[in-house]
Amino acid sequence: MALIKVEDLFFRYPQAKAPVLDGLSVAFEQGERVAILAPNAAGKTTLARWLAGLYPDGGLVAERGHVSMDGKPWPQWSAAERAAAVQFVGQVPSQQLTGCAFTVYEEIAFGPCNLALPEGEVRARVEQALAVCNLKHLAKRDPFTLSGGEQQRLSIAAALAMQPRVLILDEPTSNLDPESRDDFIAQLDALPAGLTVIVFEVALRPSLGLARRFMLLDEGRIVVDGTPETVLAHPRCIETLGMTAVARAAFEIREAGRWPEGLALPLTLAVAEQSFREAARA
Ligand SMILES: Nc1ncnc2c1ncn2[C@@H]1O[C@H](COP(=O)(O)OP(=O)(O)OP(=O)(O)O)[C@@H](O)[C@H]1O
Repeated sequence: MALIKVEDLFFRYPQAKAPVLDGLSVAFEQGERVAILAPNAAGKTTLARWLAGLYPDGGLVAERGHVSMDGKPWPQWSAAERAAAVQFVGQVPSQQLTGCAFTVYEEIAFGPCNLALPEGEVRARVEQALAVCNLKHLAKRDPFTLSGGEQQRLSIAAALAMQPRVLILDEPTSNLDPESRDDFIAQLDALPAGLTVIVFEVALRPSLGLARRFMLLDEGRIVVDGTPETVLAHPRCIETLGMTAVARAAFEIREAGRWPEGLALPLTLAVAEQSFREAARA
């Protein structure tokens, strides 16, 4: 049985003419690392919230279809059960802060304390989350004095301290400069092996180091589900997503009619070099 399953989900915001999700179906297994790519306003946050069980909510209901975890539709889960199973980290880190913690340490402890866990267990979870997210040196700082990137790491640490089975990250690298972004992604690689991570991004590059399965969300559906190369090969990718510099160069060479037929667009310099060598031999 799939861990999270979306079945024929058709959703439009009240008063909106067009649906954001137009009969979308997809399934995720335990331990998968998935990147869902789409341009701005394509519905990433909306789908992320459905996956995390934050929708349906009030008037925000699907016209058709549903999302289930362990075969049980989200409305059948209590808020506490859901919070222990799935954690969602949104793209504006300051909005994730509880507002009632004086320190980074307390901010991370907030969720586990709400689960009424024993003090020692809370402490162990906080220490582990501080270490994974490289926040030990900031443990005594006021969360509101952190930079955007540090707050993003804090939001993820707070989510991890809940020890969820699924972590959903909505554009987690949007506040990071390129160097911090690479460090941050390298840290995500150290997340617990069994944890399912679903990351939503606008560009392909930030998720290359994290995901093993890549999807393109377009016009309310998943139109590609596979490797980064299959995403690159999709015609909509060129229009909608940023590419790595190497892929962009190869794409332009291909547009000029000089890229060897049948050769995949390369994602990295190493693959590009190999492609050129093969092309020269042919
Ligand atoms: N609460 C809401 N009420 C009405 N429309 C909404 C609401 N939230 C989002 N939308 C609209 O739904 C569409 C998809 O928005 P969503 O935030 O899911 O896209 P996104 O891919 O995450 O965008 P971005 O990359 O810019 O954050 C947009 O047109 C947006 O204006």
